[in-house]
Amino acid sequence: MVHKPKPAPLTALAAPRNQAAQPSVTFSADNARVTAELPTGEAVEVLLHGATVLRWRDGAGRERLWLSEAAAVDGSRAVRGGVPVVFPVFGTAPDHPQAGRLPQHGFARTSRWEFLGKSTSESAADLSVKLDFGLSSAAEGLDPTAAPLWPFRFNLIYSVTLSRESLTTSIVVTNDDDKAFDCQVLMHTYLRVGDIAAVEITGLDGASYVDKVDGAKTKTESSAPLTITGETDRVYTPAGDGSSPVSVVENGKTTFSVTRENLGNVVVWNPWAEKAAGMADFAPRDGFKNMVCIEPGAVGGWQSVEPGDAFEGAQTITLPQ
Ligand SMILES: O=P(O)(O)OC[C@H]1O[C@@H](O)[C@H](O)[C@@H](O)[C@@H]1O
Repeated sequence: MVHKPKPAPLTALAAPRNQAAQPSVTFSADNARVTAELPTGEAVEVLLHGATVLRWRDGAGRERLWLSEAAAVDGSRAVRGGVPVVFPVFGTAPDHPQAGRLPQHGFARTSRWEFLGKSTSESAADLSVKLDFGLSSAAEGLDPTAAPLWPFRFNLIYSVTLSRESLTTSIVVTNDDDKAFDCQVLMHTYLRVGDIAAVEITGLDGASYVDKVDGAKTKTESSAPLTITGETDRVYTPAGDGSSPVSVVENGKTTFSVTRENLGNVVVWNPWAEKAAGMADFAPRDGFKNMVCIEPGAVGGWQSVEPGDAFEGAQTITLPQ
């Protein structure tokens, strides 16, 4: 007969009173999603398909990202909303010798990434949790249709860090091949807003941009904050190193401040009514009034990554307190 060990008394299992509560990390029953939550209520949920951040909840319980009610979260296509990862091409590049056959926005957002682990900050005063995800050319989860169109050995590490007042996403692209490759990287962040009519975007004044809804003409942003009053699709090259934020201001109050590391471009996108109506996975139809994409990326040209080298970039979205 097997003797079960006597259960330890509950008092012995309880955390010492002075030990601060720690972030929790849990998986959905089907292992398709991982959620990290701080003891103060902030939470982030990441779908392994695309390593797509689906939800980001602040300490007051508000969702801060826009996620389409019709988004596919079953791995059948890229997610409409949250933070899809764009790699190795932004849009399409039919004339590029290496990336020319890739589908729009590449294959990172349509591949199943692996969860590599979590780490938490030591400091109880500044508690944060980081989730790491990986995708490589050898991964089982690589999108089987897109991957052969970009035949390089590579390794991606994508990290999502949640703190009380910010969300950081960062990527490291390593070239494991014996030849150089060109790539583009972008974090396609759908920020949730209350009413697009009340939104101004600051931090782009004087920046040069390519206007994708006006024949890809190169223009210069004025000094006034940007407002969104129709379909908007612009690739900005803001001056500076990314430490001065691009901010979303709603009804005169800053609601998001986005800073960047080594991501020289910022795409501002809102499909507006007609384009949204043409997207089967965009719901509700007037959802364009509640979102604006502020997408930090390295997409103005190509990042040439030599064998053994890596490209790194990051965005931090801060919620002003
Ligand atoms: O529909 P997709 O592939 O997710 O792309 C959405 C938009 O993504 C933006 O980043 C592009 O600048 C737009 O041109 C594009 O329409």
